[in-house]
Amino acid sequence: MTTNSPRPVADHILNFIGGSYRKGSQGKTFDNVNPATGQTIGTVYEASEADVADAVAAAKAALDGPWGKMTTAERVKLIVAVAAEIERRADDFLDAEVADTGKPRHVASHIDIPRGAANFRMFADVIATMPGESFTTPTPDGGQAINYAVRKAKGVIAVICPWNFPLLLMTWKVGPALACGNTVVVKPSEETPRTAALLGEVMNAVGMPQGVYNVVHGFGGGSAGEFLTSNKDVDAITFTGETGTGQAIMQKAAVGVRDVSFELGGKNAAIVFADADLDKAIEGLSRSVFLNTGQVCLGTERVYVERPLFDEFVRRMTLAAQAFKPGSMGDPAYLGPLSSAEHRDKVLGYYAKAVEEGATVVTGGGVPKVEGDQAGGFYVEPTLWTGLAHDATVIREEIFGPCCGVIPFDSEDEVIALANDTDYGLCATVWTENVSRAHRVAAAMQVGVCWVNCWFLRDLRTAFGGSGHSGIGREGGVHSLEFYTETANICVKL
Ligand SMILES: NC(=O)c1ccc[n+]([C@@H]2O[C@H](COP(=O)([O-])OP(=O)(O)OC[C@H]3O[C@@H](n4cnc5c(N)ncnc54)[C@H](O)[C@@H]3O)[C@@H](O)[C@H]2O)c1
Ligand SMILES: O=C/C=C/C=C(\O)C(=O)O
Repeated sequence: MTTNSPRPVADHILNFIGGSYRKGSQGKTFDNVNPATGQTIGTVYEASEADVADAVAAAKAALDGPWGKMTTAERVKLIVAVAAEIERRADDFLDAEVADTGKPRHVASHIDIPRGAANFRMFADVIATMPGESFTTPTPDGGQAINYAVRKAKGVIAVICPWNFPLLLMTWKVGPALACGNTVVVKPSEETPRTAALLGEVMNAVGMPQGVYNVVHGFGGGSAGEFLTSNKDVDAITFTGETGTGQAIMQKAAVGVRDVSFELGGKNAAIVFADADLDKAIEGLSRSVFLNTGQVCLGTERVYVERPLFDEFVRRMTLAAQAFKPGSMGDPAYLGPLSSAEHRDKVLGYYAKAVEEGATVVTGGGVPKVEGDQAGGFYVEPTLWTGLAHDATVIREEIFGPCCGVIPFDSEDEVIALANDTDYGLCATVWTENVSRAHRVAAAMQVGVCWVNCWFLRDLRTAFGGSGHSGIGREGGVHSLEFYTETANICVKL
């Protein structure tokens, strides 16, 4: 049985600048809280504007040092060594991630930490194997010219990350950034600083040149996040987080006309047709709704079920929800806490709103009774609603918790319109055994990713990202090169 009991982790979480750890120059600190217990377990040193400027300067200097002179093969070797060192220190990253997030160890050990290494390996492979572009061009004088493309590093990349999959989402950006020859300044979420800080030890251990990877801790506006996006020596900004935050960051990026890559919020729909394999749909959707306590941007918070299957689906999904045990840390069915007291209160606000708007609370809807040292944790009950209109607040707004509304539908056209009736466009799932309908409906979804009879099945070579309020750009495989490099064309008269 996996135990989730927290193991000793660092008391002090420092900034990592130019290859060295340091406290903030203004001596400001903030608490690091374990959401599973509500206890303060560490002190984080907040980077001042001067510290952030030092980190950007170190990143800029590294471009002109050994890193900027390395061949692709030399960079690839270092990046693969980073992946291997993450794997060698997997337990340390696991302890740090679980301490920061309170998530079940089996979630972090199967998803978060392995992806931390996989993201570096993926982009080492891409940059080592990607073909170049060239054309032989006939010229007016009857001769020829050759045109070929050259991809160059963009420079210093600001990497700003959220708290739900801290290592996964940070390395999903740092991996391609470094593979393409850039340097980075990472601003992890104030709620989950540990694994970004720990990665600094890995960078030093593999001999990554100083200044290639930097970490500054702090908050958003008026703190390290804004200091970073406002620094004119940052050449591009990649961000994962709330849509509203993305809008604020985009305003900063406009100064200096800097490129952005955004992975933002979502309100992802699941469509379950009457001919769906119900076992598959329940297995997939119980993960999509409750994994990581619902704190997954790709998760499902609204499920449309074809009317003949509706009652049976609700019955089975209720059993799935009730199988999760909030706060039972040693239990394989352990449902972890929400990321903070603030986020817990936000989710409970939506639980109350659902009832106000006429929801039938089929299961959950409140705070579970949790014993022992977890009594102070930020737990909520896994929750299922029926009886809600399509325009209900909890059906339209991103909640980011372990809950979903289930709504019946009667026709394919009707459900496509319902699923697409949102400002977001991140992902969707379609459950049907009818192959033609699967392809037809998946193509009709106005999203960046559509899964059919599965969820969160990730091939890292594929284009990943959202449209509308869910983001700008695509990352994954060669798609990441568009953001992390500048392409130049060279034409030579032969
Ligand atoms: N599309 C995706 O792939 C994806 C993945 C994970 C999370 N998310 C989204 O992230 C959100 C949850 O994460 P969160 O609460 O940490 O998001 P958030 O937007 O509150 O914070 C994300 C990061 O941005 C920083 N930040 C906040 N304001 C800033 C500012 N003005 N300037 C610079 N930095 C600023 C924060 O300190 C944090 O590091 C959800 O909306 C979720 O949908 C999206
Ligand atoms: O919570 C959002 C999870 C995002 C996952 C990825 O960005 C990925 O799988 O690459």
